[in-house]
Amino acid sequence: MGGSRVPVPRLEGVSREQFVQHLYPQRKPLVLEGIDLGACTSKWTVDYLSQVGGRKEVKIHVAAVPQMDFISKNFVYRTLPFDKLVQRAAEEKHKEFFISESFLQATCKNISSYGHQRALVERDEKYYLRSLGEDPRKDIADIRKQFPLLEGDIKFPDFFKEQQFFSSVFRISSPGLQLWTHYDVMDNFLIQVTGKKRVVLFSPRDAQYLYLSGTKSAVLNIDNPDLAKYPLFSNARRYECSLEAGDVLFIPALWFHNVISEEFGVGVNVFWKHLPSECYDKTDTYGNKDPTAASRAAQILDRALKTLAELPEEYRDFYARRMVLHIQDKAYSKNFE
Ligand SMILES: O=C(O)CCC(=O)C(=O)O
Ligand SMILES: [Fe+2]
Repeated sequence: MGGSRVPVPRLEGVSREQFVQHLYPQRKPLVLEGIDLGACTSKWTVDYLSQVGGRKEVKIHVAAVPQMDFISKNFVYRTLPFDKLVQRAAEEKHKEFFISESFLQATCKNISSYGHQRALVERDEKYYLRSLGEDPRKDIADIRKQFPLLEGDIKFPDFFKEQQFFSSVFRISSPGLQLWTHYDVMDNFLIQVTGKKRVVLFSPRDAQYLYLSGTKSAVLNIDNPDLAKYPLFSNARRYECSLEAGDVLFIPALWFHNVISEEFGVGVNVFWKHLPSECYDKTDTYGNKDPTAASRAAQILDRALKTLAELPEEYRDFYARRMVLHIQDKAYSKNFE
């Protein structure tokens, strides 16, 4: 089964009842077409957003190359007024740059990729906004609060209960920008308001092939992976879809996703709680902190590993293997598709 490719199913005109009763329980990604999203899909042009969205300062990721890399940190955080961010992300050629030529030269010494060489010759910069709450450390993003004048333009799919709502987040990006593969712990409707993007997803079951570092996969180049470094990646089954204005992608919690904006585009994603509220980490503002029971179990495992380290290698290996078998027997789901 390894390495196969699966198109994400697309369904048109799904009702709340159909989603809640039949589709949601399957916990698989799905593109919903023809959902009533309000006037945003036609109204949210660059001019309109920069006039009505206002001048509030937003924090953005800025990268000199399209593929953002959390390992080498080839991007920087900057702030811009919202209207300027929209204009900068949409413009074809930039007049102003955040990343200086000397910074580029310095990073190019370490990163000998084609993208970086090109960035030096044809100077470009990519912008990415993931909107935050009023006080990013405490508050959860809700575009209806941070951008009240835009609230009336957008309707969120009414496919979960109001008490389950967690956050709504602007996702605005330059054409070409690629966001690394990661998972979030909330259920998610990724609403493509304008522009086009490609989304590749991997099942939580394939976590073993993704070389995780926290919530992110170290395999950045999913289209041409370094298989000498990441040999297991070729076993991961790749689910893929292309989103256009008006499409809504259901990303179930824990499903990995990698996003490339094919055009300048505006997206909004809505996170909601699948589990009872008390299961989630109360300090989580981004929707990506593991449920508290998972974090506690991971801490206990670290303690178990320290205890195992008291044994000599031969014994440690034997008892570690027995513990793995015990975990597989007791905790793995028997529900394989
Ligand atoms: O569309 C994007 O820019 C990223 C989407 C994403 O990571 C999310 O909705 O959780
Ligand atoms: Fe995400």
